[in-house]
Amino acid sequence: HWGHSFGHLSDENYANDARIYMDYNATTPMDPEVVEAVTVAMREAWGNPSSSYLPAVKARDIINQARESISRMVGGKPEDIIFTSGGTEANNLVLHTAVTHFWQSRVAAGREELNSTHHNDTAALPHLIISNVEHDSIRLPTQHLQQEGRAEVTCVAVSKATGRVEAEDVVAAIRPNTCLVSIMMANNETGVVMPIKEICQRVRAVNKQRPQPRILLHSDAAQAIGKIRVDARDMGVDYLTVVGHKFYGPRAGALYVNGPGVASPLHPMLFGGGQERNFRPGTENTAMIAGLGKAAELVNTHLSEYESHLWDIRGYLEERLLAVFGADKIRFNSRFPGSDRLPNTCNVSILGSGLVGRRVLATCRRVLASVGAACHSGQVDRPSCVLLSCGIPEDAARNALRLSVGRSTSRQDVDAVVEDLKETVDVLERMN
Ligand SMILES: Cc1ncc(COP(=O)(O)O)c(C=O)c1O
Ligand SMILES: O=C(O)CC[SeH]
Repeated sequence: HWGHSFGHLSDENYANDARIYMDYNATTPMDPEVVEAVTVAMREAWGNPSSSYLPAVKARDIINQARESISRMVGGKPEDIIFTSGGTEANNLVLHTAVTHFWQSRVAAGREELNSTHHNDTAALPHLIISNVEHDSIRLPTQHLQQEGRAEVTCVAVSKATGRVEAEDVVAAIRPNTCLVSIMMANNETGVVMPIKEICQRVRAVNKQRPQPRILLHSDAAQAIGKIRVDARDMGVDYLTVVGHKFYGPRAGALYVNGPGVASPLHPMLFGGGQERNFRPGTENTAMIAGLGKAAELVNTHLSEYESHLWDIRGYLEERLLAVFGADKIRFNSRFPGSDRLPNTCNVSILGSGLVGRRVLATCRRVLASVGAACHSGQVDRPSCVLLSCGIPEDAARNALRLSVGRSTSRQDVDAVVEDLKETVDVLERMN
């Protein structure tokens, strides 16, 4: 299987390309058609898209086509798409926009002079609402803004019964100075899908009843795109984050903005040569944008096929885990009655002392997976905060494995992974 072979890496851990990749929520390989699109753009569309000669025209055409494919993938219009370097930049751009929007709303309301100095009046700070299970590219910038005294932040806790952020809890957190609600569309560790449409409906109703500032609505759709249907307009978000390397695209991203600078504010973090209508200047990364557009095109064409394959393979994985380990030995951490979840994510704990997730994965001969977010892989001594926030018992959270399947994962791969896990658990339990 092309998608998860690591045979080309020299490290002895990867020399044996019988390794089986089960960490598609961390990142995905580029689809061969995406690699081709990137290569062709590098070779034939190297011109500066702002120039007038042929290579530039070709570059502009590629960028415009990519913009159209991405807009179709997320249910928007081409002019709603702003290219970024990735999801982290897109998320930070939303937070920067919301803070700026807050201050501009206050000036517009005549409640503050433009050069006001009492920005540190806590009653007048922008208030941001996020969930307590957001990715670090939302969690840490909001934490930074709070520590710098530039914003107030409420982290709404997910329900321990549903694993979701509930709309009523978001609405209950709204204050007069709230200017942004940002809730991820699906969690990268549990795969639980959040009720974004309901949250947006409830917050929009609050917006209708109150003066400025309008509460802006954002969802980080990094983990949802390419796995389930994502329709920004139907959900009612003002902003939606797109992350290429989660849906077999390149390490590039985009921000969907419902009418940037018109229906929805968008304030640049960077200033420069005017690209992206001055919302995100810098000479366009044509090759990466070409790849992002091709990845979006593939989703537009094949999403239902992808989704049904992921459901089938993840279902088979959980069926085999149950058959091999038995109900008393494992705990499925992604299953919350009544909550939707991504079709590819299986967060599972193999119960028992000495079966800490990191130790199990380090002992496995073939499985390449994770115990949680890749950007938390350095946290060797404690269970995932996300799982604990979802009410997963600490002993189970400590033993959690995040298995996320992909488009090329086969039932044969699943059999091999479950066998590897069983052999590993037997070895570790004999050692105890
Ligand atoms: C939910 C989520 N949001 C944002 C990001 C950040 O995207 P990027 O790695 O492109 O900065 C990731 C993955 O890395 C993610 O899983
Ligand atoms: O691994 C993940 O969940 C995404 C990158 Se931090």
